[in-house]
Amino acid sequence: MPDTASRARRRFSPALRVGLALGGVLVLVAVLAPILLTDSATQLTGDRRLGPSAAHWFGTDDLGRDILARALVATRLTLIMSAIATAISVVCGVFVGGVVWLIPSRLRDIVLRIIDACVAFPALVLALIIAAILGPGTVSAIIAIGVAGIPSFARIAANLTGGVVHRDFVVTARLLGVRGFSIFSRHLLPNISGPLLMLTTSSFALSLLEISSLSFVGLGVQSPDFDYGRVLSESLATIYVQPWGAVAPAAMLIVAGVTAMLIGDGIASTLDPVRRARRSAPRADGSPVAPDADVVLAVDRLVVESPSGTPIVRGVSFTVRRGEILGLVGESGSGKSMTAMAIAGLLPDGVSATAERLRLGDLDLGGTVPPQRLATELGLVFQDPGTTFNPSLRMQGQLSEVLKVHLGIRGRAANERLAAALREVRVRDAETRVKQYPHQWSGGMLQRASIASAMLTDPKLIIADEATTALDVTVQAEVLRQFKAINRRAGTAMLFISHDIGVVQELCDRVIVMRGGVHIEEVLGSQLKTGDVRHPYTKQLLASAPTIARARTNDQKEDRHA
Ligand SMILES: Nc1ncnc2c1ncn2[C@@H]1O[C@H](COP(=O)(O)OP(=O)(O)OP(=O)(O)O)[C@@H](O)[C@H]1O
Repeated sequence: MPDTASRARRRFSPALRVGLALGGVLVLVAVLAPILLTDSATQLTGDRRLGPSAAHWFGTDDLGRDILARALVATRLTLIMSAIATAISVVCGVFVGGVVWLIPSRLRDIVLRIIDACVAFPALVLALIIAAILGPGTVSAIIAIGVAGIPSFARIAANLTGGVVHRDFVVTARLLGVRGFSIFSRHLLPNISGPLLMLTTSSFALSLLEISSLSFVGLGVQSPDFDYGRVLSESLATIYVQPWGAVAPAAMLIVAGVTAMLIGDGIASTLDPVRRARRSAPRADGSPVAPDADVVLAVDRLVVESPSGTPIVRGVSFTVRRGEILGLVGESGSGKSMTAMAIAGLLPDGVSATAERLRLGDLDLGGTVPPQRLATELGLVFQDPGTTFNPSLRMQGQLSEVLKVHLGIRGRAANERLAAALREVRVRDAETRVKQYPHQWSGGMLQRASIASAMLTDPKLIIADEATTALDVTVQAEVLRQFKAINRRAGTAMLFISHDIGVVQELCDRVIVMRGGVHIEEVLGSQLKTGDVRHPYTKQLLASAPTIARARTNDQKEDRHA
């Protein structure tokens, strides 16, 4: 069994271990130096401008004070000032950069342009101006450096947030009715925390330098207090006759900066959940049956337009009945996903939809839709199970979110219901597995968990958008079986979107073929299997998709030739 030390060695990179060791030493110096060395650092003596010796390793300054003792004692104030300034930049910057994604897109563009303009202004110059306005002093130096760092942090946080805000798990959370600051704190912030943490420590290193610079030019810490910058500036007057006087504060500055960078790099790689070790997961299978009933989804003349007014979906109409699986098939870009997103009310910014009728049961999806009803009556399963879940949250928390938010079911009751739903899609050891993170589940398990999650509220309709595309063939077959099993057992209506006509013909009762945003042909799944289709495009799609039956026929032909 590996011992604790070797486990820690594997978890922490060498850079992080060195950084933490140096950081520990710096903290120790910050705590002990003011207690032990204040006298030799501050008391005026007659031993002025002494060179390096055993008693004074870096000599003494103009007033007979030990230079090394001053540099060491200055560590506490320098670190405290840098930490507070960094906290101001990070908290305010991340808040602005994250919240900007929660406001309407037009306002967001304006705010982002303002941030860009601020970033273009050099931070140190901005800090000098603020410090000059506030007057020299410790507090004004902290405020100046903290405020000057906000724009660049806001920009970085906005960019990082922009990278995850459209990910499937955020879209799912929105669909589940999670709104406003909860989306930011629960779904966005944890997924940008790795890079942010690393940037926080680089920002700490930068604050350290900038605060020292302000003190160096006389706008920061004032006598009798002293930080690295002030000790450095005191050595300036005698730099030609006593160059070693600058070495101690400069070395402390460099060590503190490098320590911050090493810790930042190490923490970012250690905390990134996606980089953690992956484990494989067990598999399962299910079985099919057949259904029938009333219209659950009615779509009449749905038109979806891009922000420039170009039609993406051009008057598509269809219905899905209770217990029915309707397939939407077509080549990439034919408008399948946009049709689904229009139904779910999740169209991208600027893309608009109109329809003569868009109803989910008695719910008018074209009007004002109560988020709770949409969240509980419509389930969504996306293409890539790896992006459907928030990588920084355990499966249990995110899977049971809809139970908590919309059905008020929490704690043990929620966990039991979740475990039952997972067992239904054949996730083994569900109670133990839900305590794991998404990266510890296989792609097939994650997709079955998506299905279980979509089924938790007993929805009227499930939309599966390319739900098996990212899976390998064996897992794909399992997931298709789960869809069919749920459809048979619960009678849930399904809209199954795929570009793979082979998959669609295996699963769907009825299939609509789309091309260029237009509804081209509607056929039964059984007709697709026998090749009984009329439209040349559907024939083309069929010809380009090798089915299992066709593959067998070809094999037999080849055998006969041989
Ligand atoms: N945000 C957007 N703004 C404008 N046009 C878009 C946007 N998103 C997609 N489109 C366009 O809409 C068209 C249909 O896209 P859609 O995603 O619905 O296709 P699809 O049939 O689902 O294909 P795929 O299987 O590749 O996703 C494409 O031509 C695409 O370029």
